[in-house]
Amino acid sequence: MSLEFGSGRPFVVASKMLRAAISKIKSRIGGGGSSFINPDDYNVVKEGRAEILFPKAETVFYNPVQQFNRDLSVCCIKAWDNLYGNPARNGKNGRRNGRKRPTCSDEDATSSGKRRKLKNNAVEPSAAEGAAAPYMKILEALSATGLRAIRYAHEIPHVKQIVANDLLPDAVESIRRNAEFNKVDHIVTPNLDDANVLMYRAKAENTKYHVIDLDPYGTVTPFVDAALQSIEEDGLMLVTCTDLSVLAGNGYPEKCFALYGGVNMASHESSHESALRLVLNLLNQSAAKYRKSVEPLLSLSIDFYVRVFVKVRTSPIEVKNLQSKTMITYHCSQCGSYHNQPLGRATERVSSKQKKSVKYSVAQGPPVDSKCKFCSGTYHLAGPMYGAPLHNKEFIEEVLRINREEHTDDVYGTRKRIEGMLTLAKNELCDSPFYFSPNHISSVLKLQVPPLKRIVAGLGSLGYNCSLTHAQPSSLKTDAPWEAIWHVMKESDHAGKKDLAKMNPNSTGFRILANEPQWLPDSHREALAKLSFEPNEQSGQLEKLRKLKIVRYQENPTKNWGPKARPNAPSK
Ligand SMILES: C[S@@+](CC[C@H](N)C(=O)[O-])C[C@H]1O[C@@H](n2cnc3c(N)ncnc32)[C@H](O)[C@@H]1O
Ligand SMILES: [Zn+2]
Repeated sequence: MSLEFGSGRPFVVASKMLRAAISKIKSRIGGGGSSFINPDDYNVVKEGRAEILFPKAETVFYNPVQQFNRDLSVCCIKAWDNLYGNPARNGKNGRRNGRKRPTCSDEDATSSGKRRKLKNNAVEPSAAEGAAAPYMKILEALSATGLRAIRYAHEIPHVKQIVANDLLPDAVESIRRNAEFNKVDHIVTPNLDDANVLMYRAKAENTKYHVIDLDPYGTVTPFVDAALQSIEEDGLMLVTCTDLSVLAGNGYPEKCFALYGGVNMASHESSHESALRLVLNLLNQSAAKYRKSVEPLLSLSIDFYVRVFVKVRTSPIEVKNLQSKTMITYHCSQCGSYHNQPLGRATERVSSKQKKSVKYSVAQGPPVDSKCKFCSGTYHLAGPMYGAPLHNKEFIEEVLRINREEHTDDVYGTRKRIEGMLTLAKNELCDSPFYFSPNHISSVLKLQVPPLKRIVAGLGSLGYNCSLTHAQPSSLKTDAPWEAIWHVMKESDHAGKKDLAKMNPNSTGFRILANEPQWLPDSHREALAKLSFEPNEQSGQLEKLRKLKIVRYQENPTKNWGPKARPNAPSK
């Protein structure tokens, strides 16, 4: 039972303090189901503001490498709370009174329909904000030790209850013990259940969650339907998938299709971005049948897994747009060029009375011939997958602000990496799925590898935009067509014109260069005449980002770093 003293901030603080004190006394006297805990009987791990007791024989899952995931999740839930979460601040159901939400492409995400940003970029508190009462109900559906739930209880404001659930009795005992040891058992409720049973029950009882965190072994697929049905309007879902051999590997196209409803870009450099798009496709397709839409706030490919942060809301109109936001991709198995094909068209029309409407129609295609026009290679088909922006810039900015202004290195060990990875994500071209690496293209065309900034300057001089990607180092996203990419890469070679006579006529590179008059007829060459490799705005932006000395990888990876296997059953 929770104690309510009122809604003003002093009362909330008093309520929290009193509940913590009662919990402390209960754990000292061993009453109310509590037991005496002797920390010497356990290994103690400190992460964030939590201290977790592990049985000396490891029977419950803990992976220290996932600290990045947990640090980032704390930032993201706080950002969601500030921007969309608190119903008292944002109107009924947390909605922003029907105002248009900014998208990834919004240059100044602070300009429309939101609370003002302050000088230091913090979101302006509303009148009600200072007095915000704990309201947030979080479900950690697959909790293991309870570490994540306990960190959320310590580190996230406005949390009223966190249900930390696991299927294993040992895990639930660990959650109970650790919640008590950390004095957050007034917030963290341990629960023993199959996650799906728990979530469908929440739906049936109408006790939905504002935030649902799904962090399974392998794929999230079995938990998606129940989570979508037991989340509050505008709720935040945090989703991990660690089965990258399926989502991004070469071996299991049929398994990828069965689990995610789409095929990945096997053997292609962009396979980690296609993994993200497949997970977003799964979420959106599953949501659509309940007239719900899933908006990606932040979608990251990290080490050996993907993690997406999405906002879920009932929106029949957005569901109508899903067809045109879904695509298949043709990618050449030889040269790697790719071409995206949306599955539908949504065309905005304005009537003579200035009334806007959208016409939905079938897509036209295919965008390619049966053989690649550059190298005559065979196309492989990937998708269907999500084709719209992967991130919401407003959200990333708020996460970065929290990471910079509210968190410190001693508590958040992966703070610099969060800054690095999210800065890259924020600056990604949002309407240009996938990327290429000049390294790869150079190996195809047998060129010296040019500096990244030279290629960006070249494409920029032709009027195209470029960005880095968080998903792979030294790779570029661009809105340039492949004709321009091949041409700029070829011309970038300091060694000058390639001597075709010296190339293997069976090689992919030879075919691309020999076929040039076909794929780049004279009539199109005029547009490329202004090519220059002098620094320009595009290359300047890239250099500025690279100078930030971005930390993208896990610092100090440990021995046997990577996804961790399930723990063994305890020896009896
Ligand atoms: C990868 S671990 C979770 C790690 C945890 N979220 C963290 O941050 O440390 C996955 C957990 O899911 C639990 N699990 C697997 N299937 C489940 C199910 N159907 N219902 C509930 N828990 C389940 C396992 O027992 C395991 O403890
Ligand atoms: Zn090709």
